[in-house]
Amino acid sequence: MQVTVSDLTKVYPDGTRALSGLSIDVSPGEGVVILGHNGCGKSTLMKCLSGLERPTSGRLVLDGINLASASRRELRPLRQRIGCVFQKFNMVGNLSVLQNVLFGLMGRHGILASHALTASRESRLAAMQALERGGLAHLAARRTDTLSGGQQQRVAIARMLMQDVEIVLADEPVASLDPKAGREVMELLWSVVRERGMTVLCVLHQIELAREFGKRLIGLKAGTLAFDRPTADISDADITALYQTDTPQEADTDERVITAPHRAAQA
Ligand SMILES: Nc1ncnc2c1ncn2[C@@H]1O[C@H](COP(=O)(O)OP(=O)(O)OP(=O)(O)O)[C@@H](O)[C@H]1O
Repeated sequence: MQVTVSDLTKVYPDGTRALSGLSIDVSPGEGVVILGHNGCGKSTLMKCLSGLERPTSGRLVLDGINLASASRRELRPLRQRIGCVFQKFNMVGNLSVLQNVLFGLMGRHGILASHALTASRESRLAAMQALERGGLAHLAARRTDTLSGGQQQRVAIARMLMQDVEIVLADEPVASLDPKAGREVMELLWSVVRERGMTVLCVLHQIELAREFGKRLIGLKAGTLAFDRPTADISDADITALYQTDTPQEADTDERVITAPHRAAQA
């Protein structure tokens, strides 16, 4: 799915300017990683793309439909083609892993098709296959809140596979995971989106993972574009500059940014 963001500005009702004249193009099947200090507008961009926030001005075009001016009737089918993976896994903790994966069918097929008691045999089989893809089939019957964070995020990816989406918006998908679990989740996420030719925009605070998985890096700074280039063309100095801000409560104290050049810049 083609994504075109043109001159996007988002000002929240309290006057906070989160994005200012941002323009980005992402081609179908491309995987980009978005970086930037706390509060630079990454989540706001993701929320605008997923339709959770309306832009104040500018255009946000997904597959030819401008989200900023689309009617509800146009937005509904478009949203079904968008998958989201968040830092918080958004699981129903007291239900089984299989049930949570089946919930991925809800948007397109409704409540009956997505409930474990009434879902078709094909749907249950597809859910098991999605779990198998994440190495979790053996945990299908477990209560979801008994899983580790890494396992829950892999369930979220399996649920997204059931949604059969064309674009994935991942907002800090590994932020709450340890380095090993985080890498495993990124490997799973990136391999499933590659296999299916999905477009992916992924916000990360882990520079090493960003460099490893993103072929192209987009750096945001105070709601504007700091850089947008192939990963190989982004230097450590570019990264250090990205996280230098005039407001020490933001990036300069951000423990989540894990990068050697950044630590060196802080020293
Ligand atoms: N609902 C809201 N109302 C008012 N201001 C908001 C709202 N949501 C976000 N903001 C502000 O908009 C700016 C951008 O926030 P956003 O969450 O997009 O940043 P971010 O880059 O995702 O940060 P982080 O890395 O900490 O998640 C911040 O100043 C934030 O306080």
